[in-house]
Amino acid sequence: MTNSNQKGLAIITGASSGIGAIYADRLAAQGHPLLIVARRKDRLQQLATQLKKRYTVNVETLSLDLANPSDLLTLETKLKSDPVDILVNNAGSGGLGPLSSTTADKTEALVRLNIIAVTRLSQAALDGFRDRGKGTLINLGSIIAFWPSAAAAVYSGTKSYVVNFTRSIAMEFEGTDIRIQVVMPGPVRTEFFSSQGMSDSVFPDDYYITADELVDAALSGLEQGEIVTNPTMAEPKVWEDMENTRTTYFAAVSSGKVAPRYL
Ligand SMILES: NC(=O)C1=CN([C@@H]2O[C@H](COP(=O)(O)OP(=O)(O)OC[C@H]3O[C@@H](n4cnc5c(N)ncnc54)[C@H](OP(=O)(O)O)[C@@H]3O)[C@@H](O)[C@H]2O)C=CC1
Ligand SMILES: CC(=O)[C@H](N)C(=O)O
Repeated sequence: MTNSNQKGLAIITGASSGIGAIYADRLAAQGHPLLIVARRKDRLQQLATQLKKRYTVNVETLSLDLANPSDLLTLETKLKSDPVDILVNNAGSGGLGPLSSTTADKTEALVRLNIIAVTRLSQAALDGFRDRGKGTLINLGSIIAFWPSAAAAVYSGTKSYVVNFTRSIAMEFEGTDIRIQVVMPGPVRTEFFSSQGMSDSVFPDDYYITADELVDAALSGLEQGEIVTNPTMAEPKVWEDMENTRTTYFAAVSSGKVAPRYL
């Protein structure tokens, strides 16, 4: 397929597999030239070759460990110097298991990838978007952001951060042509579990959707102007109820008085 109507540059992190690779496919199909980023150079090059052939768009690769500050700076610098149209902050990892079974260094690396990289790259992208008056930022959250778990203390915490961070910057840029979205996947059939030495069977088979389904739904949510997209939530009222409960909570804790049960 040839794309004569070429669009602005899209950067996708974590594009060497799973959800990121599908984002790369869909954005290339829309005519965006790509910069795809991850650690595994061979995988990135393989995908770049396929996408160039399939969609006749330019696809560059950058092999970086985004948990590493100097690698992260390389991408931040690129975001500041190049006119980027779309950033998909997709690279992420789980580090699943009890906190007691991991090391502080591994935990820090997870926080660097899931929080620091997402924050610094979002900030760099938004600086450019602000200057150009437009752009799209997509951050990958997770349903586990709302589900504290003894087997995912750091992962769950980092994804809660991603949700609150993304929603807050969406408020900051409300009324502009800058689109900001956080995507909330449930279990998706990718290398997410196997890359941590875990089996996919942590969830029953029918809990999973494919990465194709996830990304197509997320892009549909983006086109519909959503800030938070819950691809597997059939009934939007569930989200409205959560939002209403959150508002009720905020009103209740803003009483200006200590609750009688603590006096
Ligand atoms: N699959 C699921 O069930 C769910 C996934 N998500 C989120 O979706 C996102 C994508 O995950 P998914 O596609 O499922 O999993 P994959 O394991 O298939 O993909 C993760 C991607 O992130 C990259 N990555 C991991 N660590 C680093 C690093 N230090 N530096 C740069 N890139 C890195 C990997 O590439 P490489 O190893 O080559 O560096 C890979 O491309 C993540 O943010 C995840 O938290 C959210 C909810 C559910
Ligand atoms: C619960 C999971 O591990 C899932 N990958 C998610 O991020 O929600």
